[in-house]
Amino acid sequence: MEGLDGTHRVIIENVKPELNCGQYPVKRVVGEELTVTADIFGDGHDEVKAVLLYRHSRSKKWNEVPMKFLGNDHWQAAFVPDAMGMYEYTLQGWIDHFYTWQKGLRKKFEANQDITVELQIGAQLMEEAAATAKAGQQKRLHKWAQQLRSNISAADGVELATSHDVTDQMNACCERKNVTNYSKILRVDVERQKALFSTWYEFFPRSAAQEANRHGTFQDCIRLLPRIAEMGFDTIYLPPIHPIGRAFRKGKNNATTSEPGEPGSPWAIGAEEGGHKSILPELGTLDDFRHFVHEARNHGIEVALDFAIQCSPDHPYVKEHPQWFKWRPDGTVQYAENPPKKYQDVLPVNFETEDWQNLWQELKSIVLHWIDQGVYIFRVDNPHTKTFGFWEWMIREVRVKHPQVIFLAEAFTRPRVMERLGKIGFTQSYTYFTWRNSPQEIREYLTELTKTEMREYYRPNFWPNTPDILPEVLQHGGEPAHIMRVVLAATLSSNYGLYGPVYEFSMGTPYPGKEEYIDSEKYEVKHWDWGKKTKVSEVITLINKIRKVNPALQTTWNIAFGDTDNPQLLCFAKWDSAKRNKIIVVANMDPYNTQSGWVKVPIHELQLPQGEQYMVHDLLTEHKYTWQNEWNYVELRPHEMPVHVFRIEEANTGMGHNNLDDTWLPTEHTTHE
Ligand SMILES: O=P(O)(O)O[C@H]1O[C@H](CO)[C@@H](O[C@H]2O[C@H](CO)[C@@H](O)[C@H](O)[C@H]2O)[C@H](O)[C@H]1O
Repeated sequence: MEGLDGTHRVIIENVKPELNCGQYPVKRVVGEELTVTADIFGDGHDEVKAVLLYRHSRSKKWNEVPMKFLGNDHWQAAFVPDAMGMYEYTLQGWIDHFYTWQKGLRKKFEANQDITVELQIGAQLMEEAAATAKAGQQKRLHKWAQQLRSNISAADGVELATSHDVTDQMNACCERKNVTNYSKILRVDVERQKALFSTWYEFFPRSAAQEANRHGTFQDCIRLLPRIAEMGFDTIYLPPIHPIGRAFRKGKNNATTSEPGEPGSPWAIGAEEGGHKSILPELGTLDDFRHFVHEARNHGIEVALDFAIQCSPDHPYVKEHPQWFKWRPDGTVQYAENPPKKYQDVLPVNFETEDWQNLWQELKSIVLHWIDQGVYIFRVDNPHTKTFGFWEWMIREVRVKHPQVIFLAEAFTRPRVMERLGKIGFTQSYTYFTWRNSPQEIREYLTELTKTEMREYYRPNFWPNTPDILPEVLQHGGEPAHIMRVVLAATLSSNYGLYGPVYEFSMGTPYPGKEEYIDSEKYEVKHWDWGKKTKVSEVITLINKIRKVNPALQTTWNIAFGDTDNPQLLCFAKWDSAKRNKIIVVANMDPYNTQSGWVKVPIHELQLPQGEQYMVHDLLTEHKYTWQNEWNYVELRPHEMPVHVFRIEEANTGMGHNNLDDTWLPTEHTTHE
C-alpha cells in the first residue's frame, strides 16, 4: 500500500488541451485566452469542487481560477496570459463537504424531514473551519455556528446556512482536504501578438533596383519601404541574402549549369566570401543591412530572414567541418533533394554526424548572429528535412533568451510531419491553402485547422503563391483569381503572405506543365516597375487596411461557415472575442463566371437576433445592403469584384465606421445585388 493515498476520492481526466500527454505546450499569444476543460468527478453523490491553477514559469506562485460545472461531470475554466514565455497549468479537485452538506440540508428541509442534527453538523463544520481561519473570520464563523446550535427555526437555519455570506466565508476558510492534483503540469507557450496576426511581403532584394540591368541593394530595399508600408504589410521576408556558391550554380529556369554572369539561386548558400553569417557583396554590407532593418522598423515593418540549412560546395563549412557532410566513396556528397525536386547546387547537412553537438551549436549561432542584427523573424526553409530534435532544442534555446523570436516553418510535406513541426515549437506554418480550390475544400481544411486539436499548436500562414508555386488557379484565372485568392488568404487566416512583385505587377507566366513561374527570379535578377499600381495591388492595400481595423480578421480561430445553394460560393463569418466586430465573407471561387445564389449567414455564432434586419457593409466596394434572417442573396461578377467582405453594422456595436479613407477604394465598384 506504499505510495497509495486511500482518502482521495476525486478523479481528473480528459483534460483539454493536452498535447501528446503533455509532452508539448499548446500555443497562445499575449492576451489570448486559454480555456481548459476536464472531466472531474468523485464516487457517490458528494459535491465536487475544482480549480485551474496557472503561473508563468518564472513565477513560483500559482494563480487559481474556480472551475465552472458544465454538467455531466464536465468542468471548464480559463485564463488570459499577459506576458510572453512559458506558462504552466494544472487542475485540482476535491470533495466539498460543506457544499455537500448545504445541498443535503436543503433537500431534507424541502422534504419536511427533521434537520436538527443536520444543523449541528453544519455548526461543527463551521467550527472546524474557524480553527484555521483568520481572527475576523473566526468570529463570524463561531457566531453562525452558535446560531445553528441555538433554538433557530428550521427555515431560518436553512436560510442562514445557505446564505451567500456563509457560503463565501466557508469557501474562503474551509481547508481543502484530500485534494486530487492532476498528475501533470501542462504548458502553454505564449508568444507576442504578431505570432497570430501578421502580413508578409516577400521579394528578392536582387530585384529591388528602380532601374533595369542593375543588381538590387539594401539601399534599393530602403527605397521600397514607404510603398510596402502603405500597402499595409508589417513583415518583409527576404530569400537568403548570403554569398551564393559558384560550383554547380544554377542558370535561368533551374538549368543545372549557368552562364557567366548569372547570379544563381540565393538558396545555394556559401562561397569564398563567406557563409550563413555573411552578406552577398552585391547587396551591400552588414551595416547596410542593419540600416535597412532599422529603416524598416521605422515604417512599422519587421524584416524576416530565410534560414536554410544547406551549403553550396563552396561554403566554408565544407572545408572547415567536412564531418558535417556525408561523403561517398568517390569523395563527393549527394546533393540535396526534396523529392521530386532536386537541388543540385547544394549539399545537405548530415544530422547523423557524430559531431552533432558542435553542428547544433553552430547552427544556433547563425540565428543568434542575425538576432544581434535586429532580425526576430525567421522563415525556415525545408525544416522537415532536418531532425525534429534539433528544431525543438534550437527553438527552445533561442526563445528562452529571446521570446519575441518567430519561426515560420516552410514545410510542404506529409500532414503528420507538418503537425509535428508545429508541436515542437514553430510559431507559424505554411499550409495546403495554396491548393484548396473549391468552397468545399476550403471549408473542410479550415474546419480541420480551427476545430480540431490542431488549433492548439498549428498557426497557419496562408500564401496564395510563393516563388516556387504558381498554382493552377492563378495560372489561368487572371486578375479575378489573384484578387479572390489574396482576399481569401487575408480573411481566412490572420497570418498571410504573398510573393509580392509578380503577384501585383505581372501575375506571372507558368513554366509549361508545371505549377511554377517561368523565368523565375530565383535564378535571375528582375526589373519591376515598383511605381506601378494595379487593381490587384489596390485590392491588396485595401484588404490589408480592412484587416488592421477589424479585430475579427486578426484571429484565425473565430470562424463559422454558412451553407450556400451554389457550390461555387464560399460563405464564412468571423468575429472578435467581444463579438462587437463581425465580418461575413462571400467569395465566388469560379474566376471565370458570374455566380449568384443564396447564402446562409451563421446568425447563431454571430449572435444576430432572429428575424431582425441588419446592414451589411461591403468594405471592398463601400456598398451597403439590408439583410434579414439567415438566407440572403448575392451575385458576384469576378471581373468586377469576386469577393464581398461585409461588416455587419448593427445599431449599437460602435463599429459603424470603417476608419478607411476613401482614396483606398478600388477604381471599379458596381452594385452586385
Ligand atoms: O523544397 P521547397 O519546395 O520547400 O523549396 C524551398 O527550398 C528549396 C531548397 O532550398 C529552394 O529551392 C531553390 O534553391 C535551391 C538551392 O539553391 C535550387 O536548387 C532550387 O532550384 C531553387 O528553387 C526553394 O526556393 C525554397 O522555397
